[in-house]
Amino acid sequence: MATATEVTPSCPPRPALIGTKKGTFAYFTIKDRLPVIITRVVDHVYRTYSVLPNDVAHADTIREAKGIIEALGKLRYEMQTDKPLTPLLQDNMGDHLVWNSIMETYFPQKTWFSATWLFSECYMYRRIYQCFSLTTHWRDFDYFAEQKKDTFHASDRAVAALADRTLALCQEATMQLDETSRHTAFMELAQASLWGNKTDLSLLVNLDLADVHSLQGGEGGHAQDRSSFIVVNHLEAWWAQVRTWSGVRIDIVLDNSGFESFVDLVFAHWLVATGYCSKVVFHCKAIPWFVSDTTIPDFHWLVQTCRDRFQHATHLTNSEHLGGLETLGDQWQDHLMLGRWELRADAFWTSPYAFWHLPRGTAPVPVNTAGSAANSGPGASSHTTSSAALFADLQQNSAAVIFKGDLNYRKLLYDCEWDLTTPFSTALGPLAQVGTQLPVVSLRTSKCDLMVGLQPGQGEELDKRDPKWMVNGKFAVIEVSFPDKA
Ligand SMILES: O=P(O)(O)OC[C@@]1(O)O[C@H](CO)[C@@H](O)[C@@H]1O
Repeated sequence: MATATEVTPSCPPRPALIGTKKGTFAYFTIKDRLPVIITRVVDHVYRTYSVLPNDVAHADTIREAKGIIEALGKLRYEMQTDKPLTPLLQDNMGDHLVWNSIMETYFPQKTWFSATWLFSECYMYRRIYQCFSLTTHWRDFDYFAEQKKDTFHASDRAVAALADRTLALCQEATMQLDETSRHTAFMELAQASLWGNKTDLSLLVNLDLADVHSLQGGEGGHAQDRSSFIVVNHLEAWWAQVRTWSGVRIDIVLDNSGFESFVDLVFAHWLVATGYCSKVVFHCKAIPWFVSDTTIPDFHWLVQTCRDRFQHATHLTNSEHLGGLETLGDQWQDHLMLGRWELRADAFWTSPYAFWHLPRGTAPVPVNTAGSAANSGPGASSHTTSSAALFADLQQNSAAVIFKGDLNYRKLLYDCEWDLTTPFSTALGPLAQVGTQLPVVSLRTSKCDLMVGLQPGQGEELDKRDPKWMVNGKFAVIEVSFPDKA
């Protein structure tokens, strides 16, 4: 095993998950899933520009759209024929030198399949962004927005039911100080936030409405008791921390937009209503990322859609159910306006670095100046300029950093072949070591061949129970690592 100081993007602490290993989820992803994702972006650009009037006013927009489609076609070809990775061009993100220096230093001559899976996959999303960011008319176009919005609209029933439930739980929490009820509510909402991670558009490329409803646990929207599917469950250890909190700040590193971020907001709302937290910082993505990841505009859109009672909803039959949703949306807007909720989009989250690099200060990531217009609005603050500054802020000010989803889990654990029984704190590396510790919570449904924290023999039992348990998103972990109290 590499020691902490030797760990680099091409040399993680265990052998890297990599596209050259046939039969792995990494191989399947690069070979089959990623080309489909690029094709869908092409399709979306084509549908968007082909309805524009063919006149002088739109000539440039149409010309640029054709250029984007050509660039995306080239990108897909390079990936499918396993060509070497090529340097990024300078665009409005200002981070091309960071990417290029990682490529030159750690992945010289490497191809799509032979670089680490983490690097190749992040690089693909950064390259897609570049196809748009180098244009004038398409630089702020979110090519995944349509999919994100459609899926949230398809969740309207579950969302409406959950909004009413949340208001009831918050009322209970403020009316009575009974810790048992708070404990029960905490368990329910933390698990809702966990299972929200099932709605991942990069996996569900052919999702239809029925799929969305069944993923979200059916019509009612109440979390089913799926606890036997939580294969590592540190929820009680986390509650032991939460029950001692009073007016703390927490951070949520968001994952998917739409239903998942809705349930995250619900959970955050309850933590504020109970007084455990006085501030929640939501970390969004600075650019469209892994299809469904939440950007700051996505966050605002979601809050507004709740306030508008799903104006365009088509599946709801009884509009009375939407009063609770509107109330909740209005309260969320207040949280943003009053600074109880803050939105940030540090470029570190869309860098190729695993989170072992967060405290090291080795990953300076410039401010995304051009993206800042889109990343504004109530509650949105400026971005930090380096991973070290981001880390220092989290370490000094946050009582818990909640990492949502599979990609964050991969980055926490450096995306490598840990033994299933490795303790979570070992696999966190510096983030669980004295001096560089963070209070980490990971809520993740399992969608790739990576997991730690199991008991001896548990992996074998799970193999018998469901051979695809690691990658099909049906199983989950809630893992925490809190610094020891002095
Ligand atoms: O982070 P999320 O949204 O939970 O999942 C991201 C994901 O879909 O992308 C990766 C493969 O493309 C996998 O790690 C995972 O399946």
